[in-house]
Amino acid sequence: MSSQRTIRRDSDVPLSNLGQKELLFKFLIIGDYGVGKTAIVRRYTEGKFSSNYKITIGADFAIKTLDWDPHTKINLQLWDIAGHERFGYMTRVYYKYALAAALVFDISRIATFQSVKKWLVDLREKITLPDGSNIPVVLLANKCDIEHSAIPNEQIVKFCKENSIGSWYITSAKENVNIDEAIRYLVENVIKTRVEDQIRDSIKLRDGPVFQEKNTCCKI
Ligand SMILES: Nc1nc2c(ncn2[C@@H]2O[C@H](COP(=O)(O)OP(=O)(O)OP(=O)(O)O)[C@@H](O)[C@H]2O)c(=O)[nH]1
Repeated sequence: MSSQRTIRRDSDVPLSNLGQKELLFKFLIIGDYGVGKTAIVRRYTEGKFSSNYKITIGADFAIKTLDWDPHTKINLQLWDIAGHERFGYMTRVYYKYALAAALVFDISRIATFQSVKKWLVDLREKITLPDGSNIPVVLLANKCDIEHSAIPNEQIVKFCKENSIGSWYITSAKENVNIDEAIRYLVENVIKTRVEDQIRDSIKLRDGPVFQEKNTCCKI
């Protein structure tokens, strides 16, 4: 009896040791130039902030590994996409295989909020999940440490509602406000979608060729 308990099918054997599965998630960080995308990625992955501004050329990425639960390790790739429109034509290449996106604007510059729609349309045009649905998006109103907010909260709430954006956060890369929470929101959404897909697949399998299987069995 005890030997039976140790028998496992190949597909049950985890790729990494100690029963942990390892996942790779690619997230995009998009929005106008100077809104703080690089600062957000740096804050999240390195815990640091610098007030120097260096324009991003093309794209850059950083990785953070999350021990999500005792069975799951997530290698999170954050792609910091250049905000300056002169790099616009390149973005499609960088969007490939992304599972979620954080759309950032600078709460003290209204023009960057007005651009959010353009970024969202561009994103949704360029990338959809295999089932045709949109990838999860979170909206970040960054630089909340600056006293002056140019955009009333109600306007942001309305925009999210009208454009099916799941959630938004007031953030500061400088003071480390809500950065972890926003990324966590995206990870949870991606995991939820994966689980839903798996359930759907398993239902499809169960609905599948049961009759045929029986026939095959009888032929043997
Ligand atoms: N006060 C304040 N300044 C910030 C914050 N986040 C970023 N900054 C500053 O804003 C400037 C632009 O930040 P970046 O992170 O380089 O902006 P970006 O969106 O990556 O810009 P591009 O690379 O041109 O697309 C820098 O001087 C940052 O130090 C913040 O939360 N608060």
